[in-house]
Amino acid sequence: MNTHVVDHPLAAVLLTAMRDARSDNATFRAALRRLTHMLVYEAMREAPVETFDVVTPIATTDGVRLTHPPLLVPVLRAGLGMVEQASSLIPQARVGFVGMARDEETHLPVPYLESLPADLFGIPVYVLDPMLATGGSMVHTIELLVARGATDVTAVCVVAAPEGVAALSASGYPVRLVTAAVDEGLNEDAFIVPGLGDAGDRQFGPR
Ligand SMILES: O=P(O)(O)OC[C@H]1O[C@H](OP(=O)(O)OP(=O)(O)O)[C@H](O)[C@@H]1O
Ligand SMILES: O=c1cc[nH]c(=O)[nH]1
Ligand SMILES: [Mg+2]
Repeated sequence: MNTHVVDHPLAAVLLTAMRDARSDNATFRAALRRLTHMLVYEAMREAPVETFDVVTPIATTDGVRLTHPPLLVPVLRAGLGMVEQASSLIPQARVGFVGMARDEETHLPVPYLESLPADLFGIPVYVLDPMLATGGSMVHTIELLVARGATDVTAVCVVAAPEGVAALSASGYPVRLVTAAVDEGLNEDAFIVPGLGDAGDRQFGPR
């Protein structure tokens, strides 16, 4: 599986604000929005484009548009903080929603929402979730997408654990990962170390 770590000083500064336990909810959300802009921008670097004639006030020249406008899929709750920025960067994108919350004992995802187009064949899908920990939530989301015909999925995450990267890779699904960091690993509660805590709680408060 292809993993692209967006290694840029401006991304690192924003990630630092998100990691910092002193950042309040508003500061955390603002940093997540701005970092999402960079991650999605990088994730779209190889997106195919087609040309068409555009008429400037002076002459006709080649204009460019995305060949396949993507579907964005925020994973609720934490992914909600990424979708506004991603869709403002790609105004042509559609948006689907998946909701799930990890069981605190088993660490397995418990799905509670699935609102996706029925047919995803030929549509690039960008899954937005700040955290890739065990990988269970992302693998479940990709299962839903592949069942609808998706063959081109990009997971856009802020922080990934090596365990989650391995789980995505082992899933065999057609997925690549774009992230700002691959951290050390998981603790006994399956939280990413050093990570940034609970990305849902840090945006919206405890469930
Ligand atoms: O890789 P995993 O081990 O599955 O963990 C990652 C998931 O955990 C977080 O969501 P959480 O379950 O805390 O729900 P929330 O977004 O509502 O806080 C995060 O946003 C991911 O969806
Ligand atoms: O570190 C973690 C792991 C899962 N979910 C989070 O929000 N943070
Ligand atoms: Mg959470």
